Amino acid sequence: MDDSRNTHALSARLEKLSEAYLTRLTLEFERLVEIAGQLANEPRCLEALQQLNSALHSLAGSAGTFGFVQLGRQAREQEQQVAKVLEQPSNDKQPLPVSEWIAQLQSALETDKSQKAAMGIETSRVENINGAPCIWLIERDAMLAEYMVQQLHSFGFQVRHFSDAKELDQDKTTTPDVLLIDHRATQQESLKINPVAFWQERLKDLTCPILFTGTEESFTARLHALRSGGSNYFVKPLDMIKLASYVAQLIKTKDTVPERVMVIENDVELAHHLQGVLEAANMQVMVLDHPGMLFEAINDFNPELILMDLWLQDVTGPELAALLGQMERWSQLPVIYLSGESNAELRGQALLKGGDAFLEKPIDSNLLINLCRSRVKRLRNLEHTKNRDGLTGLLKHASIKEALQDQWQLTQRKAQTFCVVMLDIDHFKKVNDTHGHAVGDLVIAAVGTLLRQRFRSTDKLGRYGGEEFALVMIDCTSDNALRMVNSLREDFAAIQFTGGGKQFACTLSAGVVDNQHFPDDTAEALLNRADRALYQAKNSGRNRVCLAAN
Ligand SMILES: Nc1nc2c(ncn2[C@@H]2O[C@H](COP(=O)(O)OP(=O)(O)OP(=O)(O)O)[C@@H](O)[C@H]2O)c(=O)[nH]1
Repeated sequence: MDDSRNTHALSARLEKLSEAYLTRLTLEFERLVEIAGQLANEPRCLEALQQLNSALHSLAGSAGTFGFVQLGRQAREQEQQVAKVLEQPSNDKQPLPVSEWIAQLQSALETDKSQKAAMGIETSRVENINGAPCIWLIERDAMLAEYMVQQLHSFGFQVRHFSDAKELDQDKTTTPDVLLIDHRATQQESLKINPVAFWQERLKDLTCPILFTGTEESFTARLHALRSGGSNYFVKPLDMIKLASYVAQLIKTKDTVPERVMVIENDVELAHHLQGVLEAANMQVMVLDHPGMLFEAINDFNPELILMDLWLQDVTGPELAALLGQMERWSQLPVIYLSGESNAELRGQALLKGGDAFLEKPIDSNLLINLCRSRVKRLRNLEHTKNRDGLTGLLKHASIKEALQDQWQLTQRKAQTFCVVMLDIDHFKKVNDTHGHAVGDLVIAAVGTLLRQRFRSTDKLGRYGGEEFALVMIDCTSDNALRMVNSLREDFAAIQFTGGGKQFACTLSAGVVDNQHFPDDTAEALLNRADRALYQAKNSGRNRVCLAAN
């Protein structure tokens, strides 16, 4: 299906969803009027008060998520008042002004409706994204589920919906990347009697992270979710931006990029044995046969650890380590000597010149694997705090520029197509001015989540400045870059933000350039071209992507 047909199909679905929710609200209001009638005759009737509590509870949980924020808040306040009355002894119970409350709810609904009408929601394509992380959602409320599916889809997740926990039992063959469960997702008696035991039994064989959602914000609700096997609990009405960001983080942590290890070893057979052991543990290994080629090799391979013989041809291991230490870019690279040297003095001198540890020959395979993993993990953590922007998790300004320079240098030696993208949120000043800086920060963070979720782990993604982003898309033609950035643009426009009780959507503009069309350009010149294409996108109306022209 082409883009415009997809967009229309989704617009129609969302419209239907919104209409269906309004119909449901009409029924819920009718129910409230009925309960109000009962309470007018019998103000202390426990059953009617419980029904009122449950009706308001359901409204408070769903309305906010569908964008009826004022209605959700009003219902939550009233629910809390009913809960207080329910706790009082029967004779102390004061009559509740339920008819007045219904009028307040109706007025909140009208305010929400007028804000929604003024907003003009933009929608995105919904299609199946091959290889995208898969979330299983167990949610009883069909309308809420459809809304959640659409919002999670905007962030690049595939979502499979189950309307009841029972359906989960029917599919034991596949596992999702994350399981998202409404803690009350079934009518089964066993859930009502002991929810923790119910979920423990259902979920015991699942290895993926499990998140629960629920309407109660209480210690007990959180503890139940934890004991049921959940690693977190999200309260309804759901903040879909926070939820998507959390899920993206969970998935990225799980999806480990292979460690890159370089081996420099005099004994060729030993070098290839080590390569075999590490590759079997899913690491990427490069054996360097000629130590004189070290600088070219590390620039190409970008290792995260070097395993080095103490004695090599024409040069020693500590000399190589000392040379690496002189170069700013590689001075933090961990170096482990492989040696049968038992002389403590010699070992000490080697460590003083450079290098971090010794691994005794003969080398124990398990120790080797664990040592490589732990050193690379430490390096990655260090790099992460040093190079990443705290709000978005993307590379900071200097690091994305360095990544672009590295990529450009690599393509001087090895033909590779890459694209540079400059991206900027439209009219962002207005977002800050209308909703405040903190909400503006959430919008920036959402772009970060979307980018990390949507692009490959080999792509370089950076926050270039305030609300401006720079991307380096590796092994990517301009056609593919345009397709991906356009799809990102549409998905971003479909995200619903909430600020000061109002919902709103944002758009972004982007400029794209590919290195193949400008072979004489430096990295800086490519970046400038992408920036000019971005300005073209802004000048021709925003919410679009422009390709740099020759
Ligand atoms: N909330 C928040 N705002 C920021 C941050 N960094 C920059 N800004 C704001 O981003 C706004 C950028 O505004 P402009 O450069 O005028 O652009 P714009 O309003 O997005 O308009 P166009 O780009 O022309 O569509 C300024 O108001 C900055 O104060 C940040 O980290 N957080």
